[in-house]
Amino acid sequence: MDKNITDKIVSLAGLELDNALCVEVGPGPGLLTRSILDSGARNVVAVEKDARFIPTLEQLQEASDGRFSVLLGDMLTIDHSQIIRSGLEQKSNAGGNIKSFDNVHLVGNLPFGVATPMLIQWLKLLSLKSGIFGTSNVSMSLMFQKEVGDRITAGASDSARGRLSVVSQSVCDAFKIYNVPASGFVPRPKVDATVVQLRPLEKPLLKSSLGTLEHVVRFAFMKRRKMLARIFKDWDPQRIALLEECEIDPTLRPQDVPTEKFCQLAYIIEQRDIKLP
Ligand SMILES: C[S@@+](CC[C@H](N)C(=O)[O-])C[C@H]1O[C@@H](n2cnc3c(N)ncnc32)[C@H](O)[C@@H]1O
Repeated sequence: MDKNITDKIVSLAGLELDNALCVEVGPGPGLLTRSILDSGARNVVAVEKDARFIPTLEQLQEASDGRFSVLLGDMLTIDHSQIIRSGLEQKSNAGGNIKSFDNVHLVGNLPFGVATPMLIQWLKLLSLKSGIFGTSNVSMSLMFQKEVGDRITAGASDSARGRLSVVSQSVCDAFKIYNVPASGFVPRPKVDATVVQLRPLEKPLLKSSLGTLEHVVRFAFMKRRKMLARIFKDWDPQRIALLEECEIDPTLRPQDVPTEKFCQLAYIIEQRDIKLP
């Protein structure tokens, strides 16, 4: 990517830099990292899985005035306390005046195949306020394949609405901040990309575990063109009562159901330990 593009991404991400930790996931050769550092961020920690990029990133670390450190690791399995510790031990934090971070910004341009499972894991951690998501103010600015970005941000009745929309919006406000055409990358990929920002809802809609909500939406969206009445009848005609209980119109199709209603349904299903097919 061109530095103009990575600068734009960082500026549109609106990172609040006071008492903040920026976590970059998958920095690769460090282009986006440079833009984050140029924006004035004082505590940047990157997690990179591929050891081949580490020497370049270490050079960046040396030139960063103690504002940047890189960890070799897989973001799916790394212990988040290691990331927070690296941020707190940063030289820019000399004197230890920052004991914990008020703002955590997660920024990443991951390979498209990895980005979605990673997002699901982060949403789970966020719902539990665990790891780097234990901080009061968190934002995630993440690059996705455009179609995936459309799904994450789609509201009820939007044609792109799906499982990822409901699961993301049960805990976050999700919106696109920047579209990057395929021509913005070298080598040029086959698809366009979009940067989505997710910020935790002040009052999450999620009432069950995120895992239960995931099961419920997977079940509902398996027959996305059918009415809910049909989907539930095929499962067990008695289960249609669940829709009435949640005041969900049974003539709706899954994509028309607001996130809040799916959350209510998941809550009842979890509370009563109802097994979905
Ligand atoms: C598309 S490249 C990113 C390029 C870079 N952000 C830039 O602006 O030039 C994706 C990077 O994510 C890294 N990556 C993939 N899976 C990862 C994971 N699970 N944890 C950490 N890094 C990962 C890859 O090694 C690769 O360097």
